[in-house]
Amino acid sequence: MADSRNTIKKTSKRLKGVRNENFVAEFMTELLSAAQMRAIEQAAIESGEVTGLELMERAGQGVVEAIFAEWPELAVSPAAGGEGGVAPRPAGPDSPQDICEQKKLRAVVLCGPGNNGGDGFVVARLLKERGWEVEVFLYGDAGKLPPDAKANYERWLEMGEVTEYDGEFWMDPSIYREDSVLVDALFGTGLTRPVENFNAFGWVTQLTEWRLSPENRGAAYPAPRVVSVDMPSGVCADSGRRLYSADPPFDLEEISADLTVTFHSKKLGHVLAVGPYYSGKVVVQDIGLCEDHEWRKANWKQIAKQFDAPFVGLLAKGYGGHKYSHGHALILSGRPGRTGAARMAARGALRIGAGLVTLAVPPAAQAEVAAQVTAIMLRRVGDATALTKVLEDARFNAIGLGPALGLDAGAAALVAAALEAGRASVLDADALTLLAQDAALFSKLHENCVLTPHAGEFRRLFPDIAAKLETAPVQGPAYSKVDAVREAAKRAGCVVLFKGPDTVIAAPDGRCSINSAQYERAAPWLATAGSGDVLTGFIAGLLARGFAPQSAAETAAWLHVECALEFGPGLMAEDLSEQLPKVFRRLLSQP
Ligand SMILES: NC(=O)C1=CN([C@@H]2O[C@H](COP(=O)(O)OP(=O)(O)OC[C@H]3O[C@@H](n4cnc5c(N)ncnc54)[C@H](OP(=O)(O)O)[C@@H]3O)[C@@H](O)[C@H]2O)[C@@H](O)CC1
Ligand SMILES: [K+]
Repeated sequence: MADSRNTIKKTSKRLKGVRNENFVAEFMTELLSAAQMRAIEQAAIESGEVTGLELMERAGQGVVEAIFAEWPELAVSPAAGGEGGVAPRPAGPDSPQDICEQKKLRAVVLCGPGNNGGDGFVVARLLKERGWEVEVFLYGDAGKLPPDAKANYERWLEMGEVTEYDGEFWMDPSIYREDSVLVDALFGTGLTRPVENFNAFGWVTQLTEWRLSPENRGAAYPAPRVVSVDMPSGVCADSGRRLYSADPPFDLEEISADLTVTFHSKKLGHVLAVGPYYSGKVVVQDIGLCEDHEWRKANWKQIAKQFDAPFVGLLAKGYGGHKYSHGHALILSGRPGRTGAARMAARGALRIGAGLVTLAVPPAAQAEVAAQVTAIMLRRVGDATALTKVLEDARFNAIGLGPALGLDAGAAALVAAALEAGRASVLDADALTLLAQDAALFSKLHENCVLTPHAGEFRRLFPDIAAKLETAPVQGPAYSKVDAVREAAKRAGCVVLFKGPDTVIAAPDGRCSINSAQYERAAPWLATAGSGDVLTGFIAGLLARGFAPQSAAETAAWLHVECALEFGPGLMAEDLSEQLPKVFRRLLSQP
């Protein structure tokens, strides 16, 4: 399970003091696009503080250090006279070459035609200096390598050979020895089009077959270990989507790395779409790029963030407050037999700290709901007029509606009445379908709303945007979920939270964050009936507590995953809210 304590320490160090106007951006890490990364790199080079060649050297060093950190049994110090930057180990009886020979350490480095390939040549040299047996393949024309990559290609030629990458190297059985490492330095942030040549990835099929073969299944580690430099080749750094050839000659198997080593910051492609699947595990290495404050000031709304943890001070309730100082959420219930969703949402709103929560129930459902709730209050709300009347009480400062609300005209009128009241509102499920069906209703959305669609609801609400996201991309940077949600939020004029393992939350002004339930936060058991209703309640509760819409959505989505991780497999939606006390206790006891 994620160790929030570590996350908080790490990220608070990273972005300490950075606050957005909602006072909740403390614990976020940046996710850069390829263009943003290039801009940061360019600014550093132009300022004269570093050269491209130095950055490439640090990148290669970063990869080697990450390999050794991941698999300490592979770590060896540089040979005498070597120039590697990894701290030498204490001198022992064996030379690095002897150790490597005993261990049979071997790397196959696949270098591409750009600077990603340049990093690969650095990795090859540093490993060779440590006594590894290293074989290097170049995909592309050495004469066309960019200058820094060319320089490292030439340095490598002083110590080893480069074989033209013909895609056949994988037929050599020695690659599949234990303790061999395959370094994928084919393409990084510069991948702009699908890789058309089958040979570029044909080896992956072989690799996968080898790993799955009966004699290797039981191996302690499926050799060779695959390490991708910056991005798993073939995955778009901006979208996490595979760039597919329009007419692929074969069904290509996919590279899936065991370890991806990236530089300075994660890229969007590491957390979006299928990026996590291909990346394996992502390690970010610092390559000494300094902050360019002017650039950041001009671009902060364009930089998407990974939401790592909420600002704990915001979650704590201050002393001396009473229930009304923590807001009053109104959750709209469906008709008899369909009240469970709203009840779960209401419980979520109360657990997350709303001072009061009232369920607005159709009169016919009152007995059913009353029999099931205690701390939650009830109000009879038969129709839109009754809802408008209830909302004359300004103490109802947040509304949650949509789960099992129904799709009839009465439900549409309730949505209209809720929107006309102008309160902070979260709209989910049936409310989203109603919005998708009725442009006039959609136009009532206002800046205090949060929409929480899953993929199907997003498609109904924003069909043209969804189509762009669903069409197989043929060039990079591919249209991403971040692009899609930003566009949707702008159109709706409110915050949109698009659910998934890569939940993206965007505001109309472009601010965007990603709540990733992947890697060490993977919680597949969260995909269970009713979990969306609980999220609606969490958001409604935080809106009631006065969180701004974007902050409410980000914090709720993060806590939702924390609750799922806290409970573990076997989770039912009802269990989610019940984990909040434990999660809060853990967070609030942070030093
Ligand atoms: N930014 C930084 O701070 C640092 C960056 N560093 C490293 O640089 C990497 C970025 O380098 P990069 O820009 O040269 O791009 P890269 O990923 O090597 O690919 C471009 C080449 O591939 C080609 N090409 C593209 N698609 C293709 C296809 N489908 N099939 C065939 N060819 C294709 C493309 O050809 P072109 O489109 O120009 O014709 C071009 O030749 C980055 O990921 C990181 O590893 C570090 O060294 C240090 C700090
Ligand atoms: K790569």
